[in-house]
Amino acid sequence: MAPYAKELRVASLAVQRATLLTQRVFHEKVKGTELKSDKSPVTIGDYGAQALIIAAIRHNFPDDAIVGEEDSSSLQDNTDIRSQVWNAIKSTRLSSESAEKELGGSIKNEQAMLAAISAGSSTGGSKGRFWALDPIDGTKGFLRGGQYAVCLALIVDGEIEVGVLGCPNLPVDDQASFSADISDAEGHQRGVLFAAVRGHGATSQALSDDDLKQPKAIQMKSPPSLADATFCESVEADHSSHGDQAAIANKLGITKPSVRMDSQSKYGSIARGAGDIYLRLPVSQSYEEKIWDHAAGVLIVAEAGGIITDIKGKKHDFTQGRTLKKNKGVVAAAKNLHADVLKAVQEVLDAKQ
Ligand SMILES: Nc1ncnc2c1ncn2[C@@H]1O[C@H](COP(=O)(O)OS(=O)(=O)O)[C@@H](OP(=O)(O)O)[C@H]1O
Ligand SMILES: [Mg+2]
Ligand SMILES: [Mg+2]
Ligand SMILES: [Mg+2]
Repeated sequence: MAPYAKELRVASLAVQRATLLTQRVFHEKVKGTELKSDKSPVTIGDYGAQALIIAAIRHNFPDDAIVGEEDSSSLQDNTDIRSQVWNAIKSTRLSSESAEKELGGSIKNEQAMLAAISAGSSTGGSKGRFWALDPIDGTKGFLRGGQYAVCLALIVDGEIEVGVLGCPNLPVDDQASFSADISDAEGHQRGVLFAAVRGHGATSQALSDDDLKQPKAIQMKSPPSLADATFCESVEADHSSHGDQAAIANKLGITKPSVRMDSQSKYGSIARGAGDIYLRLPVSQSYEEKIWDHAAGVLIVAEAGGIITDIKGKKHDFTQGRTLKKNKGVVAAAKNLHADVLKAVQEVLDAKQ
């Protein structure tokens, strides 16, 4: 059996099930967005997806630790939000009975739901197995009907071994034009699941496939020259520096406008050759990137043949706890472009000193 086959299967089904919940929450316009202490939003969708995914992991891998973005503290006394999360969870099941059974079936009650959400509190680290979980990455994108991703990765002794990204609003077709705009995907079936196991390549397949047994290999594209390259970046200007990124693109002779897209959809998109470069230059010196915002995407891009480093050219270090405190930013590109892109990043940053 291929390494981590069970982990890949459980992670893929768990992410698929969570996207059923997030899509339902979006389409039914379930209200109940809160602001966290850092003023970032958290929704019924974030809590519900975290509970469903953790329940599936604990059923299959009871000894594994989980580093999840959300915690249940604000649900303990907010009964209104809590019951909305519970209603969303109760009515979410995979259509395949056997797949639902593989995940351990439904969560038993509200207490079990709160316990599952709270089980994402591991501090991670350099030893043993843990899962990094972002139940909705790009929550702002999710709220505005843009791109978002349900992200899950398994890290073993500091190495990312398995990565899965569910992107309900990206086209299934790997050849579809690269755009964050959902209306551009009209005529295209939407909802794609990206996955990778270290050393075994990266794949994509339709999220709607009941049994998820149709993965197709994906590959980064290598454009003949930098001038032909397309780069992508965050939508939110406080998450990465649009100004520095524009200066880098300019230096590289890139003429096409950037594609602004929320979430790890950026990693999935470049991994399948829809774009060529992802730049995430820090805005603030103090912000530490979170491991769940990168783990799955970094493995998927690497396994599709790309190179991903921080702005200094260092590999991201997932052994440092819940954040990537030893790294700043992200520079991801096809193998033949990465060295030139990194050089331009450093020239732009040095010129600011
Ligand atoms: N200051 C700052 N700098 C860098 N990154 C930050 C910052 N603040 C938040 N975040 C994290 O960004 C996650 C969203 O990812 P993106 O930036 O790729 O998408 S977006 O366009 O901004 O939505 C977002 O993930 P979610 O909270 O899961 O949506 C945040 O964890
Ligand atoms: Mg968040
Ligand atoms: Mg995130
Ligand atoms: Mg999130």
